[in-house]
Amino acid sequence: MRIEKLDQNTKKSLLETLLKRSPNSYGKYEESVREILDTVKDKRDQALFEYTEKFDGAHINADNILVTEEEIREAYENVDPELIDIIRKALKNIESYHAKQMQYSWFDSKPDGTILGQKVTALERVGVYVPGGKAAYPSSVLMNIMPAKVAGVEQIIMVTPPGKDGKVTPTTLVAANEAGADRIYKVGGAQAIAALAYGTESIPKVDKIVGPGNIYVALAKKAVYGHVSIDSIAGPSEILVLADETANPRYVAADLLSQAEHDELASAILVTTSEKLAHEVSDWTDRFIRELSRGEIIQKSLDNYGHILIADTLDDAIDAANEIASEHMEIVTANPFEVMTKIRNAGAIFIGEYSSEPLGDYFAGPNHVLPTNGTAKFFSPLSVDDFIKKSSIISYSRDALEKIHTDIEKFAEAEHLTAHANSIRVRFDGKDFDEK
Ligand SMILES: NC(=O)c1ccc[n+]([C@@H]2O[C@H](COP(=O)([O-])OP(=O)(O)OC[C@H]3O[C@@H](n4cnc5c(N)ncnc54)[C@H](O)[C@@H]3O)[C@@H](O)[C@H]2O)c1
Ligand SMILES: N[C@H](CO)Cc1c[nH]c[nH+]1
Ligand SMILES: [Zn+2]
Repeated sequence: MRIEKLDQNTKKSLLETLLKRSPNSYGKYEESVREILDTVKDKRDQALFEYTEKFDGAHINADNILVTEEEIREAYENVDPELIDIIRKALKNIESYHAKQMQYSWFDSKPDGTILGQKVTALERVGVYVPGGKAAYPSSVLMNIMPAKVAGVEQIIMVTPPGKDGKVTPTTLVAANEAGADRIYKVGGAQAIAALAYGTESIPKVDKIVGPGNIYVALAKKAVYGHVSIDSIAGPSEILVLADETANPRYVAADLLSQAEHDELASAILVTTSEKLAHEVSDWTDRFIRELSRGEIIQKSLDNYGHILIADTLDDAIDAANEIASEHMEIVTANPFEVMTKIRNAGAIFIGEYSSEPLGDYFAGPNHVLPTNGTAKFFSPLSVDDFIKKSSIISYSRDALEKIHTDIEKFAEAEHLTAHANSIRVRFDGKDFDEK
């Protein structure tokens, strides 16, 4: 990995390089995504069948697009029972973490008869996109479905591309069934997003679409936003390790590679105050790459987006980390909790040398769908909040309204909205009974 001194120039050029990985920098795909969306809107199911044949090489029709109970039973027979147990244990942790995020309706009443409040309602029907192109991610199935389940969403519709044999990976099906998907459709890419956004003969229109995917999926989600809601646009994975001389270089190197493994566009950055650690981590990454099965992808990702920056002070390192606003941040310093209080921007913060990133990807409970590409400056992890909405509650008694009715009338007249003023005034002008 390249080792550089952290200064204004290296920071600026790193930020520019990282931005190139954003789905916003892939405008050239927008035209083909637009065409797919329009075709599905127009030709509905027929378009889904044709695109699935073209992009996934699978024959899908009205009779087999929906995963059957028989297929789910078959999937259970093909997954290692130990893995099913692990999925269940992970689900328990994910469920109990997300249960703490629940928001409840509240009502505030005063003696004069005023009641104000906020009614929390779960979304009725949501669509969950599960990637299935290059690799299957059953852990992402759990992370996307469980918060919707905890929120109380009535119907969870999952879509995922089939393999050439027209089937969905058994582990994905088991994870979906364990997490509580109501229906699973075998369709992926931009065409699946279009189906969820507009509805087809087979697939019902949803209120919100969540879930990661490749560039076609990301751009399609962006294009249908407004027609339906979406979660954030999750780009390629990122890790930033903030470490001082107390960190174990072998652990740090292993953690950096864990995210570089996802994608050639993934980024892995170490910011450290220790020159010695910088060189040791670099040596360990070289050793690990030779032993790991996805070494080629890791090497490409590190060549493009792997950086080790040496900072003069811990405060400089923290400033850089806040500017980069990484999806995942590990803090491995002498006082990691103190450092954590100075971190403003990160999707998930892993504290101490035993909190390695994959702990969060699979098991601890917090969601692994996190803001990427610097969007941790304003976005949060996927959560129960994504699956609820709120309605304001207003109830005034006659006495309560009488005390303030002239204020409202005056305010409305100042906006020249006399019908507004009138709708308050008629209740107090004494004409209720004589002018029917
Ligand atoms: N952030 C997260 O939590 C997280 C989790 C899992 C996966 N991911 C990311 O999701 C992505 C998954 O990508 P993937 O490709 O493996 O699966 P995918 O399911 O997102 O995409 C496959 C679909 O892409 C479409 N497609 C392929 N080539 C096309 C073309 N030329 N024109 C139009 N459409 C085309 C096809 O319809 C195919 O079904 C990866 O980048 C991975 O890193 C992120
Ligand atoms: N680290 C990924 C999000 O950036 C999520 C994931 C799924 N499986 C393993 N990792
Ligand atoms: Zn991961």
